[in-house]
Amino acid sequence: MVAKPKVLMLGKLDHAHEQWKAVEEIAEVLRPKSTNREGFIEECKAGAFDGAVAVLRTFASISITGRIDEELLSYWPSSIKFLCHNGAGYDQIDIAPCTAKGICVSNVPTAVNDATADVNMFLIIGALRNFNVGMVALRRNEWRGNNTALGHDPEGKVLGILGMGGIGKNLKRKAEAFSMKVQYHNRKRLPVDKEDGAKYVSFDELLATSDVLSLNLPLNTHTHHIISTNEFAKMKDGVIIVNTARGAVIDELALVEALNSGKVGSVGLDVYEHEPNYIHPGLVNNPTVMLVPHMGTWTVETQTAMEVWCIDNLKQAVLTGTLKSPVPEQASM
Ligand SMILES: O=CC(=O)O
Repeated sequence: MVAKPKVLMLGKLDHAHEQWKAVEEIAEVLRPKSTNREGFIEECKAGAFDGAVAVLRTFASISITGRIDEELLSYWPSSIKFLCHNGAGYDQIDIAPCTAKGICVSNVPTAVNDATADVNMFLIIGALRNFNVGMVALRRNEWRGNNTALGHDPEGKVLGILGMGGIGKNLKRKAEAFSMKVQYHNRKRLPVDKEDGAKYVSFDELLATSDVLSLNLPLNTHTHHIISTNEFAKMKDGVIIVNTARGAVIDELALVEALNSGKVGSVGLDVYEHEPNYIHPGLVNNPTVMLVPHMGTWTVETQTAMEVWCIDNLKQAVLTGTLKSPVPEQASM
């Protein structure tokens, strides 16, 4: 009997059970026994994953392996040629050393767009309307609280989207339903037929003219702390900042300072620079800000669609030696 190809499973899937069964029919699934990076590396050294051709990893599996970086990859068997990440953002993976080792990486792009843009819109409305102050007061039995400031309507406000990818475009559509005016900045302007009519502005113009600034760009070496003290100084007084991308695209300390000084009027965050262990007290203790604990894709429908998409990548890798959605850095690999 011909042996099945081996795949390594890092983390666990909770929804796409039928699709996973189909993987088990075509592949032998290996799983680490260890629960930390040290133990995982020992298992690699002992040859526990030798022969595996592809890896499926979840966002939470960082607790088992730590970052997928050059050091970790140096212990992976040379048989591994594919790494399928279950998530849109793949900042837990260093792509350059994967490329150097000939490992093709995929992510889950479009499946996350609607759910993430929904949370984005929720944060925009909540921050504009000052809802958190009222919600906190009500739960303290203080009805709306004392001197709770009036909010602002989204209608007619300028929404600046930094990072007009799949989520940014989805957000644009939703924000326009609330009569917001949308402008965007990307490092490279989109072809006009891909802009959906959004106005393209320079980075500085986006900062200077947006009433609400939404961060919708991936975290990488170019975008780390792309918004910090200098950038806040260029913004309108009372600007609203919303982030559903990754915490570290904003310098969180500078954000708290800008909030405390009144430069930033309010904030809506789903992601934090040092999540999940540390959220700056200047955010947690400020009732005017809207804070959600990274729930952008936290729906049954979206989590299921993400798992199915990721499994499709894994199956395609095993059966055809290709990926359905390679990460952009490796598009030509
Ligand atoms: O944060 C969620 C994702 O990257 O998919």
